[in-house]
Amino acid sequence: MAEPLLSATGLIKRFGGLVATDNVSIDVRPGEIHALIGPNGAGKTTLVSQLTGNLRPDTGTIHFAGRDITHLPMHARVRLGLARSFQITSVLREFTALDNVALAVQAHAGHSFRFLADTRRDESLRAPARRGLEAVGLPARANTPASALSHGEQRQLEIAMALAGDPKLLLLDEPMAGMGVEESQRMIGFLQGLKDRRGMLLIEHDMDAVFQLADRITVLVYGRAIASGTPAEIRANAEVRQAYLGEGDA
Ligand SMILES: Nc1ncnc2c1ncn2[C@@H]1O[C@H](COP(=O)(O)OP(=O)(O)OP(=O)(O)O)[C@@H](O)[C@H]1O
Repeated sequence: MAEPLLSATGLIKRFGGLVATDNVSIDVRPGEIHALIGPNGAGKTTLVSQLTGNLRPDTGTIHFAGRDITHLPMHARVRLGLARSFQITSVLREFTALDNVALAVQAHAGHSFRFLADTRRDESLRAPARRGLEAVGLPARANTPASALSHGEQRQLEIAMALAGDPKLLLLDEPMAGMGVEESQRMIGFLQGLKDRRGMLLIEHDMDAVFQLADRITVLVYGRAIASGTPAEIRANAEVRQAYLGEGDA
């Protein structure tokens, strides 16, 4: 089995008296989708924020691509190949889909200033941007302003922007939120297409999507990882069914 790309061990994060992350260990292997599920307030966002460097754990260690990144700032983690969709980049609504991804490519290439003029003529920015749009199924919308994209297409665009730096690991925070059934199915197809090449940690409330996509699932309840395993193992886990999935949902 492949060595984990990301490996967090014994993470604890307290907010006053609340233990939001209660001794959680989790890992993501290359080429796998590991889903993190749990009810509202279970601590999913708090955990992911520690992985990205938005929050410092009180205790515990995080290794990524063979390095201890526990004390590295967010931008250094991004540079190592740890990307979070929806938060490291922001869509400029009046610019086209291609311009947005080209700007993200430019930012990842380490330019301290971002010039739209460059992204419009520099083929070294536009070629990877086109590939990003293709990877998420948006090539036909390259010249459409971001503001004219449907909700689902905007989320696809955000993922294309997160892919701009060719990350080894992508943290996806509810990519299916607000999508209809058809859009969700399309997104599931794109994510399946991306996973051969990189690891993904997926936070998602849509259980159909989670059970279709995930290779492994970890269930958080009150900050604790109560179970971790394959979708079949999670479905069959009595504690999970009782604490979270409920009869009929799993
Ligand atoms: N900065 C903070 N200060 C104090 N408490 C916080 C802070 N951030 C989160 N919490 C608390 O930590 C707990 C976990 O919150 P978190 O947002 O991580 O859960 P979640 O599983 O992501 O929830 P949701 O599914 O609703 O997004 C909650 O009780 C929340 O109120």
